Amino acid sequence: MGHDLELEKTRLLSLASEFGFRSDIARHCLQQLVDLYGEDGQDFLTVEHCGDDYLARLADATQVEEDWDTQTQGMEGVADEEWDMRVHKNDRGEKEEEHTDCANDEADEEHSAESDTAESDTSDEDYIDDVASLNKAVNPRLAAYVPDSSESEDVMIIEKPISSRNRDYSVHSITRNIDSKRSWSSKAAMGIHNLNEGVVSDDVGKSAALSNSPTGEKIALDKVNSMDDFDLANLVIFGNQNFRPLQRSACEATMKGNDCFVLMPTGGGKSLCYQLPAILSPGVTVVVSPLLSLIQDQVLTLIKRHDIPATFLSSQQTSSQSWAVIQELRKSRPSCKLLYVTPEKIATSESFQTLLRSLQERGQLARFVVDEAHCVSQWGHDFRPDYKALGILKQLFPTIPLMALTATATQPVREEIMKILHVPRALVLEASFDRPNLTYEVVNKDQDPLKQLGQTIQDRFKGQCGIVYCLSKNECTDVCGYLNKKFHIKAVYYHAGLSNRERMLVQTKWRSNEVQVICATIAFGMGIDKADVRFVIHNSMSKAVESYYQESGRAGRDGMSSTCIILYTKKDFSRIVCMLRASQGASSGRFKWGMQQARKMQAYCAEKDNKKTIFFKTLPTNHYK
Ligand SMILES: Nc1ncnc2c1ncn2[C@@H]1O[C@H](COP(=O)(O)OP(=O)(O)OP(=O)(O)O)[C@@H](O)[C@H]1O
Ligand SMILES: [Mg+2]
Repeated sequence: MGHDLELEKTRLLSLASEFGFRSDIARHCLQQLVDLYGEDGQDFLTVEHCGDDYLARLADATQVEEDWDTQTQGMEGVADEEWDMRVHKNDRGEKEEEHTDCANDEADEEHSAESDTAESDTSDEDYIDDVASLNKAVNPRLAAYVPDSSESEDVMIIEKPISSRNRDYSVHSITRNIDSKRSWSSKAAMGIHNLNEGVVSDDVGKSAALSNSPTGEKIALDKVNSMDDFDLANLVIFGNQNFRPLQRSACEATMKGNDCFVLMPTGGGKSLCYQLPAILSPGVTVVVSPLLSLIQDQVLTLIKRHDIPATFLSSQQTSSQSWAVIQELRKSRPSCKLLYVTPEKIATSESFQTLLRSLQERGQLARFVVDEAHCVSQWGHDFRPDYKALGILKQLFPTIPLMALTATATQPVREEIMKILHVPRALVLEASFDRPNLTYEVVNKDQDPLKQLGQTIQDRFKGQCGIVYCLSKNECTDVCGYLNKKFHIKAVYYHAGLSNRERMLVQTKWRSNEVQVICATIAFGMGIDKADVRFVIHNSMSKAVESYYQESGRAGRDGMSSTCIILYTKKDFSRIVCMLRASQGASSGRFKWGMQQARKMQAYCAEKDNKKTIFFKTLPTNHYK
């Protein structure tokens, strides 16, 4: 049957309409294609042949006033050469003037998150303390272990590091040898202290009160004595009564020196799989993490909640801050158990690789961890070019065990991760991706979507903590301003245009429940761990199913039931096409690949029944095969 040009033109126009593009723009772009293909090219005028090209033209023709926030790539990249230089300068004893980040202060004013929250009673000065104390909390703990009297009271210092007492770090030996007369300032040590009191007194009937277990419940002494180091560390340091699926196997495997690839659901507890072994092994565990917000989250939690000496190196620190960390790492036995770095640091910093080599020569390099490992794959939804360079770790340090972890990796992405990281025979540990405590809904947007959003939060999630995801920076600020002004919902906004200091301020406000809602782009996503997020609402749909799994996975990390809603309209899909076009270009394979992922997401949203039960029950598990 001959080529039915009119039919094909109709199919292309309905593709444009299905994707939410305006009909006048659809007709105009179709005419462009017809002229371009001409008489002899008409056979190729089909959705199959030129659908993506047609969509790219529609995106180009759509006047977009949006400021896309596609990724936070390279946030650290360029500055690392500068970081190297600073380190060398310090090496040569040339003390650099301490950079102050007050230079950012003026720039921060215009973005100040405070301007978007309802009558914030916390002045900016208070938050400078927070930012300053993040670095103080991180560095003095390492740089000057025994606190000097001038140490400001607001930073808690462990009176004596657990490590300085017990070389082998076995938790049993820690509890047995702790001299119960010492008064400990840190909570976890108090936990051990109480535990130890019980153990030392040998009064079998007596149970140990765990100061850091949330409910303070008591643990029978014979149960404690039957525990091995893994269980004891999990209980005493992390306050967990037991391990979640696969956590213990992952801890044991890496302690035996195996390379491991851990696949667990969002909120599944992947961090414990490397944090617990880190405190049980001699030396430093180096953790590669893609985002500064994620590093901040984990380092603060380790130090403030678990009293574990952890720190980070990033080109966002002042030279004296990073210098303090380097000095500590150069000691014969560094006190730091976890060192967080961004992938750029590994890939671009010669002096950092030298530092790693020196740690290894002193037997102080315990393992490498690549968290959010899906960023390695360019066909993953959060590709980070510098992650591809992480293969250097096994090339330079083939005997040092490496652990890769992710919550989202299809089979091809998995294979690519193991290939790029050079761990082809890694032990693969995979748990179910299902999140039974999360309910997923898709609701069609009505004629006043912002009001619909505000009303939903007010009616269904009053006073509960949540995230509203937006596609672009200006959508973030618009939604945030609207919620504050029209619904008096305390909200802040977070996107890649904020300075690192502002991100910390906004994240701290939301984490401390000072504000109820954070309006964020995908710059706020991976691994952010706040236990009581009761709702994640997408004011605009995600660009891919895996992205949606990550973003919605911020909800319900305490296991309590929580709700994930997409407010959907076809128009938003055309915005996704424009965003893909803007970030990846029409000709590249990545645009076509991006369109495939977006189509899957659109198919999920457009499915007739609006009320979704469990997103991942409906999503075929082979999606991850
Ligand atoms: N064995 C456990 N018992 C109780 N709570 C746990 C346990 N392991 C981890 N958690 C808690 O679960 C929450 C999520 O842990 P974590 O951030 O490590 O998840 P994740 O798998 O890294 O998630 P994501 O994929 O989002 O990064 C944290 O608050 C953590 O304290
Ligand atoms: Mg994580």
